[in-house]
Amino acid sequence: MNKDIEKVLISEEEISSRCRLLASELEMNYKDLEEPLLIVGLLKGSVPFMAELMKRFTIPCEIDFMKVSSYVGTKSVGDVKINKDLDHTCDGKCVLIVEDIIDTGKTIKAVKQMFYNKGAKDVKIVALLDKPEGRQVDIEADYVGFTIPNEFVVGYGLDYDQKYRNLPYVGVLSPSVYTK
Ligand SMILES: O=P(O)(O)OC[C@H]1O[C@H](OP(=O)(O)OP(=O)(O)O)[C@H](O)[C@@H]1O
Ligand code: HPA
Ligand SMILES: [Mg+2]
Repeated sequence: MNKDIEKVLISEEEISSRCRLLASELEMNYKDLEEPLLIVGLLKGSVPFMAELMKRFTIPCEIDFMKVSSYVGTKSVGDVKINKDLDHTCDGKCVLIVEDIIDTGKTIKAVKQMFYNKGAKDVKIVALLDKPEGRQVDIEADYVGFTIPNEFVVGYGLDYDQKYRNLPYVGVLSPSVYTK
């Protein structure tokens, strides 16, 4: 195990089997769509989760990515800034936002509203992790992989200062790493 990880919270195997279940639940709920579903991953954290989910979909879909930022170190700075916008229009489309974690909720709340402002017909959220004790604004995901305690986690896409995204599991970062 990586020396900066205090404990593994969710193993690679647990993530993989939960993703299969989530994908089949999503497929059921979207099976009657008349147009392709637009699946949008929020960069960078959602990449492994997005890849794991989308390979299980058999329904017609398109993918796109958006990059927004609101974090410096382990702290949410509140303002949500778009660093890379969608390549395609989402006007009149059903959108599924793929997110790695919902913590304060500020990022996803702002992004969901951005999609409605751009004319999306329906916007749903799937998050690998939900940290309800971190919540500062009123927003919930429509689909959640795992509910986790109020600890700073890394791995499976999630970073601390851009590191640890490559870990195949979700783990709790030793506080000694960020209190140095
Ligand atoms: O619910 P919140 O408190 O807003 O936090 C969740 C958001 O913060 C992280 O993004 P970050 O800005 O670190 O970008 P990243 O995906 O590139 O790491 C994470 O990936 C979520 O998008
Ligand atoms: O616990 C977290 N880990 C990594 N990135 C995050 N962004 C919000 N919460 C977290
Ligand atoms: Mg981050």
